[in-house]
Amino acid sequence: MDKIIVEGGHSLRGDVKISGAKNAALPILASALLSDGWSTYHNVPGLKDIESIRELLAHLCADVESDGNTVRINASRLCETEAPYDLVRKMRASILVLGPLLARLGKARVSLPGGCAIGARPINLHLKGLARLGASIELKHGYVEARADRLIGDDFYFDVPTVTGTENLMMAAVLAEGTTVLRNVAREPEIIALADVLNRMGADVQGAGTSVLTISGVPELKPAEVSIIPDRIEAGTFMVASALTGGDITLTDCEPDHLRAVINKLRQTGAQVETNGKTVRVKGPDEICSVDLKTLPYPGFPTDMQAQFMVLMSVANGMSVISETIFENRFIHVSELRRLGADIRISDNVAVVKGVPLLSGAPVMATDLRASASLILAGLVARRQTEISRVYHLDRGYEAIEKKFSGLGAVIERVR
Ligand SMILES: CC(=O)N[C@H]1[C@@H](OP(=O)(O)OP(=O)(O)OC[C@H]2O[C@@H](n3ccc(=O)[nH]c3=O)[C@H](O)[C@@H]2O)O[C@H](CO)[C@@H](O)[C@@H]1O
Ligand SMILES: C=C(OP(=O)(O)O)C(=O)O
Repeated sequence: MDKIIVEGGHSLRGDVKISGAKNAALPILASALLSDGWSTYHNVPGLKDIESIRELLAHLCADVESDGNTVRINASRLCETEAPYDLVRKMRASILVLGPLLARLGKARVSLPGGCAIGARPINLHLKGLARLGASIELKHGYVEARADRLIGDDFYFDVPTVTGTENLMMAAVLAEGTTVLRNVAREPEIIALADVLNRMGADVQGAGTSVLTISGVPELKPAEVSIIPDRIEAGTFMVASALTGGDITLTDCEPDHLRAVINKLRQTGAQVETNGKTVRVKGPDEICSVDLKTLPYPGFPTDMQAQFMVLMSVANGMSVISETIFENRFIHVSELRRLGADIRISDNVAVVKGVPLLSGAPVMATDLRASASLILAGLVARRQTEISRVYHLDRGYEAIEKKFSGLGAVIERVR
């Protein structure tokens, strides 16, 4: 199994190009199931999760081709309705084939999804929403079995805003009969990106980016050619790296508008952040100030940036209170950060981080995707060597991460 070894203590400088967003690409690739004909997707990141969704779509009899960061999918021959455990367990977003399969073929049997072990991560709202559109839903032997001769538009309220839940319902509703109104939906940029793609395919989705979506069903959709939006979490990770190492990094091909909460927090730590069109420049402060933060649904501070920010607070001047409000078990990285000398106490969903002057390298284990990224960040400022094992988590969501970091002057290598 691969390991990543980081030699800390180098200030990072230079430009880094941000890849396409994993969490936008996954639902958009799944949306190819909604039409016949070749859809083309540009700026698709080269990630394990993308391989997983391609494999799953191919299993469902879609034709899938790729060339670098371009993926082409044709679902004209779509016939298989089962998404089996082996293909679904690796990735949360596999559940996103449920809505399109139901809409297109009237039935689906999808294994309950895997993904980062950061909480129970139920899909009850996906299922309730589909049932509201007229689907019959049963849970049998670890599979969701759903059927609907024709989905019928209705009004559905999400008890909590769920990103993949909103995406699944949106993709089911575009081909439903009549109008669907989805309330208290997620407002993440990835939702807007999916709605844009669906509208280009001929759907009628209004309100993306607000908490109410109105979807007027259409009889059929056509294929589309689109480019995936930049990954705001990858961008945020490099921004923290610059602040942490007293560096000067310019991110290119990113979307500063999607990063407002992260930029705001970074500025409070003393980092200088300048935005200009599709670039963001972050200069690290001489001394990092502690700040408190609370994760919230977009436009609040993203839970997917909590672990990375915790590393920054670990070497800040003072005490920081970090509240995780989205997932009940998203502090698994804390025990690994403690190995490096971080002073962090946890009580329920709150971590109290007391900044220490220095971290020191140690062997650590990656436990989930963003936790893995946080260990690389910690390794960048730790004295001597940090050896991170189980980096396959990282490969699910960061394209060529060690190459990007070494391009910025980090001493980092992958060993097999
Ligand atoms: C592939 C993808 O896009 N993953 C992202 C997506 O995950 P994902 O879509 O799984 O996360 P959700 O937005 O669904 O989760 C938000 C909250 O809603 C709860 N919930 C969700 C669904 C449901 O049916 N019932 C329910 O109670 C969850 O347990 C959680 O507490 O959004 C998360 C929150 O921004 C991010 O961390 C993930 O990176
Ligand atoms: C939690 C994440 O991914 P997933 O939802 O696929 O587990 C993530 O991207 O940080």
